[in-house]
Amino acid sequence: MPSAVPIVQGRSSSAPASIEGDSGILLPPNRFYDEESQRISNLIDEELRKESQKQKEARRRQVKVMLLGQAESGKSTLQKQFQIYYASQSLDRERPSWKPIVHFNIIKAVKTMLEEIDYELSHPGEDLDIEEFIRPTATESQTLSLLRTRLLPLVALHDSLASELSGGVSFSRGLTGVFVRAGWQGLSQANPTRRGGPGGVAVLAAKALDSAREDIEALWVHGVVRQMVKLRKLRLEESAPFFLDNVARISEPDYLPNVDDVLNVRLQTLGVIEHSFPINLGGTMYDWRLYDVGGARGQRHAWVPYFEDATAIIFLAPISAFDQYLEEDPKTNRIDDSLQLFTLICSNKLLKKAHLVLMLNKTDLLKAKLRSGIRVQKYITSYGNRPNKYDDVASYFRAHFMQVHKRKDVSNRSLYLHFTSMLDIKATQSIIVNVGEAIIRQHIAQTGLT
Ligand SMILES: Nc1nc2c(ncn2[C@@H]2O[C@H](COP(=O)(O)OP(=O)(O)OP(=O)(O)O)[C@@H](O)[C@H]2O)c(=O)[nH]1
Ligand SMILES: [Mg+2]
Repeated sequence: MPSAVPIVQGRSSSAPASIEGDSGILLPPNRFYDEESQRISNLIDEELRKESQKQKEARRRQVKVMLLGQAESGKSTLQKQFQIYYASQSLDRERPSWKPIVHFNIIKAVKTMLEEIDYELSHPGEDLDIEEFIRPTATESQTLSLLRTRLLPLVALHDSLASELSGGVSFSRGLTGVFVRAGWQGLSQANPTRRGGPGGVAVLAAKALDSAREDIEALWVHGVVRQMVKLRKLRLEESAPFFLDNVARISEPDYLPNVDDVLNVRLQTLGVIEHSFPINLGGTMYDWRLYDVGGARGQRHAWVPYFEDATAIIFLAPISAFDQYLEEDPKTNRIDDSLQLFTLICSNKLLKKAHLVLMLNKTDLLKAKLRSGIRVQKYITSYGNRPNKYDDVASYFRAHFMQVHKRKDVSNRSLYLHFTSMLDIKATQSIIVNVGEAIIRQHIAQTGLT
């Protein structure tokens, strides 16, 4: 049977000029093919143009927001609040991943308590103030030493659990707990033996915690510990009391962290972690991208590559930290560090177009500290004789941050300032909605989007 399509297998002088196909075979010139390939080529060009237009449009709908501030200022907690509001299902899915991290928070608190009790009792009389002298009775000492012996197996898991949860990365300066990089929840769910799976240190820790529950409770209410808490001689993480008060619930074998547990967890961020949620404003979807960064000094260089693209900066400054010093530099007062850092952010030229939001955070802790009689003037001498009351202290810190902005802002932008208490879901959610809308509206104005 002759072929329907004439294929010329060889070239002769009388044969018309031919074109070479991809396969190496030669095809005769054909007007139909030329027109068809032109049509296809035009179609492809059109598709590419549409695709590039679509990508450009998608990029214009991207709102990039950086969460900046020193370590422990509450950046990741704010990110979780955004997640609760805009993507609560994803937080729900992640709850099992948080379980070993909550357990780690308790183990770390128990370890700190035992170490600090040891130190306090082995350095009697170091405090000249006789009021602050802690002298346990014989029975108290006996109970303490029994509790220490019984809690040792749990505390012995501290380092291996920290290493397992941090993905085997060893600690560096300024990082002394568990820390995570981008995508850790996904990793732990994809590989159950890494976190919480059979055989992992996390499982051993859960079992050890279940057995140690009553001893932890006894330690936490012990007279010596109570006295140390009262005299502020116990340097626990800020969220440790919350977890220690809830140890019975958290050490149950079928425990699953609730939203408050997830918000209270202390987990240091390493590098820059991107989180993305769709946000609907006036019927248009925006691709809201949050960049949560590690705030310790050694981490700050990683922020800069993200500056040029940033639509907005949300800067968090914990104003309860007036009596604290940086973990990575114990000579620097934490309010002073926040002010220095805010100065750098306000004056950074790469950020000159970014919308600026300042959150003076941890107001709940500030109130609690002032109520317990801690005096601001003792740590910040310039506070002088002003009243040691929340309203006065909060206004004083606000004035300092506003002054930095007024003097150093590179583009005379408006500064949007909020007092926040990031563990308070209801209060924070309304701030989130306001801040989110203001940032998107400014983005619309800048990009000419409608
Ligand atoms: N009481 C109280 N605790 C808060 C508040 N905001 C955050 N925290 C707690 O402070 C601790 C540190 O918060 P994070 O959000 O992890 O701090 P971060 O800024 O992300 O820290 P890095 O990742 O190290 O830079 C966590 O235990 C939070 O639960 C607040 O407003 N009040
Ligand atoms: Mg963080």
